[in-house]
Amino acid sequence: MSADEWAIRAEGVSKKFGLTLRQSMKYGMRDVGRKLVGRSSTTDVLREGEFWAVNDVGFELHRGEALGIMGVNGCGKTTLLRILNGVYAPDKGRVEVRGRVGALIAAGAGFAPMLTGRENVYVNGALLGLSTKEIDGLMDEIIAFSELGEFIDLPVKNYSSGMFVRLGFAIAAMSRPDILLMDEVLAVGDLNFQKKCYDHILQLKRNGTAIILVSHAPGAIWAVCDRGLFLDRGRVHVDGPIEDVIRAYDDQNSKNARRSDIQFSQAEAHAQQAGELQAVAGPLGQSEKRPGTGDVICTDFRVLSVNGDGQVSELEFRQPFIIEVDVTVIRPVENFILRVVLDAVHYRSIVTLDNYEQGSPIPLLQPGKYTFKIEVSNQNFRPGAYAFNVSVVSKHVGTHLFLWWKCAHLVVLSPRDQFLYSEPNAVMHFDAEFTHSALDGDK
Ligand SMILES: Nc1ncnc2c1ncn2[C@@H]1O[C@H](COP(=O)(O)OP(=O)(O)OP(=O)(O)O)[C@@H](O)[C@H]1O
Repeated sequence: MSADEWAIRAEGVSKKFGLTLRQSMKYGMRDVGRKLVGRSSTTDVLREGEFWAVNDVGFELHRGEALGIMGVNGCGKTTLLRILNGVYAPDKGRVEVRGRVGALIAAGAGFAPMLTGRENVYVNGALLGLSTKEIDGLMDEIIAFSELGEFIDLPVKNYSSGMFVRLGFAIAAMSRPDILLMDEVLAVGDLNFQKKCYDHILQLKRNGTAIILVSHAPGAIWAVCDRGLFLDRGRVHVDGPIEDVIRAYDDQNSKNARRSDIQFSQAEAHAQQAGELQAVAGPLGQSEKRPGTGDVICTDFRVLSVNGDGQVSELEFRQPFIIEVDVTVIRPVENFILRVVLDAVHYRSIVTLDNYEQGSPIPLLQPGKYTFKIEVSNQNFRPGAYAFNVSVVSKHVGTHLFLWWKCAHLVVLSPRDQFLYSEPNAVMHFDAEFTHSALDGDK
């Protein structure tokens, strides 16, 4: 198979489910009956109480490409992966694959609980199409990657969810599949293991494996995938560069959050009436406030010069600056963290500044109005355009309490012609000493 050939192709793929188990079973038995007497199938139309979980999805993925699939809960991501993996037959459309498909869709799925990890490697390997000899050859590598040690000879019914993922990923990835399908499951593993897995996924991609990754984590999707699909109620709404897909996902999430968070809207309306909320737009994207839990809002964000000249939107190379953020706390927040993140033109999150990381924890912040001041003395950005995002998080809450996307923009000016010939995509400047010496015999 050459690099420009497709590895997996889906065309008009659709899958429907019944809203209730009873109805699904009734329709299922009726379909079998129709088939037995040679009558046409009714799989391509919706009957009462059915809905399309995946609706007319099509794409083509080549070797060495990675496709990210994003969408809010229940939009059909896992169902689509299961169709691609052959677990479900589509009701409409078709899927074609070239080569071996490795899949990690649900932690623990596909393992026989009474068998040991080692025995399950043989069973899973055989399902992947590997011979016993091939599995023998891979066994040490799989055990080493999974870091299960002597637990490999324990029945898997005693495994934790993290151990399932370790073994599942090790089998799927070490078998060097032509196509690797991955659902959110990696998030179960600890951070070191996740990092190791992502390194390995990128290695597989470089070696020509086509990857499909489903995740709610923009960072993971962005790190691995070049393009993606954004699904909404089973349909493809965005098919394009991964940045567009992440943005569509972010937008949908914030719309949903806005719908469900009346308290935030009230707090925001109050702040707007009081003239406290400002919006800034510029070349690095539109400013947008994303509601979180409604406990906190950031009402203003300023970038200031250190010599009292007020707000700045341009800085000289190396010029220090001050950030001020006005924050209104509506309900008490434990372990309050104010986080400012800087993006550059082609990059997200190149620098993060948060009070917890900088050694200034805030165990409890009571309702009230606050101004946070952050003095940055050693900025070393290369000339270019940058954008700020500000968020409030709490150590014990798994989502942001408030997020203000692109709350300010900044241009770092170029000093003379020093940067004229340099790499335009680079962001940071390090001070470094360059020396050179002639090799023996050379002048
Ligand atoms: N076996 C099934 N029988 C009936 N309905 C199902 C079945 N599997 C999934 N569904 C429904 O199909 C829709 C899509 O589910 P799916 O698991 O594919 O979503 P998802 O995008 O992977 O969600 P999440 O982000 O929560 O994992 C949901 O409404 C779900 O309830």
